[in-house]
Amino acid sequence: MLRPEIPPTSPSVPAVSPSSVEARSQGPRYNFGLQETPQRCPSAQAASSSSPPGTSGAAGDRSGSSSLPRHPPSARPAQDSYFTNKRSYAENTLASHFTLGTSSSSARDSNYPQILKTPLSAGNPQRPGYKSWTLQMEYSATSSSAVSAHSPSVIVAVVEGRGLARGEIGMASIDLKSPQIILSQFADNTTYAKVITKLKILSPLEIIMSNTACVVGNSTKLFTLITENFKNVNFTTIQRKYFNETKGLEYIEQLCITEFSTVLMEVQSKYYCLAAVAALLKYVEFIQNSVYAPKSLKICFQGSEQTAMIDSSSTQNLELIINNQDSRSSHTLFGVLNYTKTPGGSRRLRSNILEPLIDVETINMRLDCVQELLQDEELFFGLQSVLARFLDTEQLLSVLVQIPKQDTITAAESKITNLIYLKHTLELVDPLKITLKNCNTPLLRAYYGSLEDKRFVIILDKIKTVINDDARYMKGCLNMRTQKCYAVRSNINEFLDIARRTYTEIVDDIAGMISQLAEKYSLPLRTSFSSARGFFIQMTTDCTALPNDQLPSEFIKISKVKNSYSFTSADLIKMNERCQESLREIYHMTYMIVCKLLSEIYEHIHCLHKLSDTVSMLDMLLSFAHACTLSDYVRPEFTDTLAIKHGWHPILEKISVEKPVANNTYITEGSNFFIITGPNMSGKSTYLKQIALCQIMAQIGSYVPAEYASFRIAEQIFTRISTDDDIETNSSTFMKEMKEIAYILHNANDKSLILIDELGRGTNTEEGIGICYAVCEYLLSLKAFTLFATHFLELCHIDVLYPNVENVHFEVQHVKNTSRNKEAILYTYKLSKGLTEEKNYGLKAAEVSSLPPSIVLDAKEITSQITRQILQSQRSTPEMERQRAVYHLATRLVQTARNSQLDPDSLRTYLSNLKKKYEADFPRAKQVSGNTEE
Ligand SMILES: Nc1ncnc2c1ncn2[C@@H]1O[C@H](COP(=O)(O)OP(=O)(O)OP(=O)(O)O)[C@@H](O)[C@H]1O
Repeated sequence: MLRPEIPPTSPSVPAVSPSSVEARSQGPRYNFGLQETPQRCPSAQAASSSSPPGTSGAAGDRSGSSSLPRHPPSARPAQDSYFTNKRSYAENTLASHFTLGTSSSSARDSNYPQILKTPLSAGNPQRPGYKSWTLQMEYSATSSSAVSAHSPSVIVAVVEGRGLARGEIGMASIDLKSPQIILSQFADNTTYAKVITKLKILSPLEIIMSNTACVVGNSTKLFTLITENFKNVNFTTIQRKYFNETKGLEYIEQLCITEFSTVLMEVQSKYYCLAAVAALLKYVEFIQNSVYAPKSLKICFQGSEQTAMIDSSSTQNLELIINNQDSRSSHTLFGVLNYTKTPGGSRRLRSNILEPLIDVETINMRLDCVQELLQDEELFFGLQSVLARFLDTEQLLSVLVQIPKQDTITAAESKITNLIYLKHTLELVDPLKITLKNCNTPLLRAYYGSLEDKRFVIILDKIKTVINDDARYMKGCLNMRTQKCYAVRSNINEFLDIARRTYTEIVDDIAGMISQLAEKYSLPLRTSFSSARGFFIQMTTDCTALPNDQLPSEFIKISKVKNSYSFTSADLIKMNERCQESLREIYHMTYMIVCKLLSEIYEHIHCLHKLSDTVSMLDMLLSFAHACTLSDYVRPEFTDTLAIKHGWHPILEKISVEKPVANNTYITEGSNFFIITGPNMSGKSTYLKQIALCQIMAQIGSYVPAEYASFRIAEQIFTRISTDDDIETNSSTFMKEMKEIAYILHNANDKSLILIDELGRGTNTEEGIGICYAVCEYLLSLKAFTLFATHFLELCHIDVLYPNVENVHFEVQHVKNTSRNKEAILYTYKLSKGLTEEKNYGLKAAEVSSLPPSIVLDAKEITSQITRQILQSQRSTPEMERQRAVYHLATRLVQTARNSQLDPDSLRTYLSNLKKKYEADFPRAKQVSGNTEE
């Protein structure tokens, strides 16, 4: 174990007790909270400041000589948000007219904390199907490329109020790759739609709930819903006592960096999110086996009011992030817009798409930036080349602000790597500044200003006093190993210099030995290296070239892929061991120097939060500009109208060889309900999705695929669009449909954009029409913009009663197929006014499909028989018609009166207008409508 002799620095970091850490190694546990009782709560830990500054609560740490170097009390973390869907730091600052502080860079860290999970043979005794896990944390030297920017790394704690407070939800989440905690607290309805949506957006690795939520046979509805919706996510229950709001507040006071400390005011009376953060941090400390340094976390409260809400099924329907057919396909909105160069940029884009902005001022600031990037080629390419060199700053900062509870060689190696990444990142601040120097738009100027923070120079200068100028991030594990070995300048520690000379000699010896072997056996041997095997020998040759078709017996551990042999020898294994030994010494001594250096720069390090914010935001804006250069997108405007001239579907454009047919849209408050009809395959669903995608693009600050576009800000976007790959049974498809529509009806408001496609297709026609009619009437009472695509043409007549309804349809043409002497349908994908006049288009579509002609013929005959029967049965007496008309008008009257709260006079006028309209459209009702005035 490494024991650097740096004097311990400040303490007061809440920590899990040593006993709890030891307990981890004693074997599996079923339930974190139930089996392991942390002995020292945050407050107790804070109070026991008798331990020397910088130590955590671990026994080893308090025992003098064995203590690790700790971050000083002023230790600050770094990084920007993983799910900062809303405004960036600079955007916020601009909006509130504050002067900007700092910002810049990023670095992809390969040594990030990994949670290794081993499923236990037994499940949680409390809940069937519930998995428990033993958790171990280790710093592994995974290659950065192996770590996807979007691989789940978020842990969320969820807690619900009890008794009268049921439905009040507190949430706290942390991304293990980013030192940021997001808190939220809100009231949810009985479907818990908001919690589910928020969790889907976070895409968690693990969800923590209280053990009281899953008492055998009496689990809460929230618990049941979450476990049903997140079957692939790990669940952990911990004792309710850890959901302690007082501890939560103490954690925030201790860990939140000063620049974000206003969050305390926001959350001090939000007990549930405070309770959630207490449980979350206790748990993270436990699994990570490390504590966060004081004042090291960015903690934000995220109210749901700042962003538009897109529920999870709409996210799926619209293929915002994942393609429904192929989860690896980039045929999604994210794929269309993602030309980002950094992991942070790509994460920011993802979170923005899932939660677009609703603040027009901020959106316009972003659009100004995109416009400038499009107009200034030098700026565009300059920025692109600088950003491409940044690594994952968020991840880097996340590791920098964690204090390992145990010293291991991997922890030491990780710290050295991170210091090299930090230097690499800081060295990019200047080139970024130079690129942004002549920018004009306020947001870009603000980002430029944030890079002028003196702290970047201070940190870099300090690093350079210890670290070699040419130590930098390089690809390849051997390259990085060399960088780490020689990171510290010579003459700082003479023992280190000696150890490095020894290491160099061993490496030279290895190379010399392998060339001797090559000579001895006349084989084309070469020296190779991998982090798992260390140095080994490789050879590419045909086996016939080997003496006796075999490798000499001296070579062992042989593996062969095609003509490439990999092997080693007993001597080489010994030399590798010597090499490792001297490396351990080097890392040990380097680590001590690095820790001392880090303790000197920690007080400045939180300036990197703004740097990563700047980099990720610039990257996303640049990505928007890049997408524009590949297609003719236009800058959107924001008004009270949804008006799109010649708009097209952005994903379809990416997929198809030819550009999709463009269409116009004009939706206003006076005409806010569109019924869209047209034959199968005519383009209805595509059009609906296109509207939603354009709306989302506009609200995140991107240009949109159209010749002109104006949008009304949507606070929520709802879709009910059936997905073709639904493998559920017909009845469950119907239930899914009903659930989705119920969700829309519960949550829609006047500022929603609602897209409904083929509602009621999962049941019979009469019921389908009935359901559609009722849903339309409800939605018509809102000022939401609704697009309703249907095959029920009966529904189109609703425009007679509601002036705000517009009927539009997709045109098709009928062309004679001379070769087969048949009529074929030509899809124009053009939207026109009115309802479709096409009849039996299902049969026509079937005719052009691969259905056997005999089947189609049968289908046609049966259809005409059924139609005849229906017509016969529908023939009714005049009395029946009179009753129907009276009933219909009376219902309408009551509803209108209820909706508009008309006085009796206006009611009479309304009725007489309605009568005229009704008579004109339904002449047969004329003879009876007089009676309704009674
Ligand atoms: N504007 C367009 N330009 C070019 N191709 C289009 C356009 N709109 C739709 N398409 C093509 O037509 C196909 C069918 O479109 P879509 O699924 O939207 O039809 P639909 O009317 O909803 O059909 P159904 O009623 O059977 O569900 C799409 O897969 C797409 O390839």
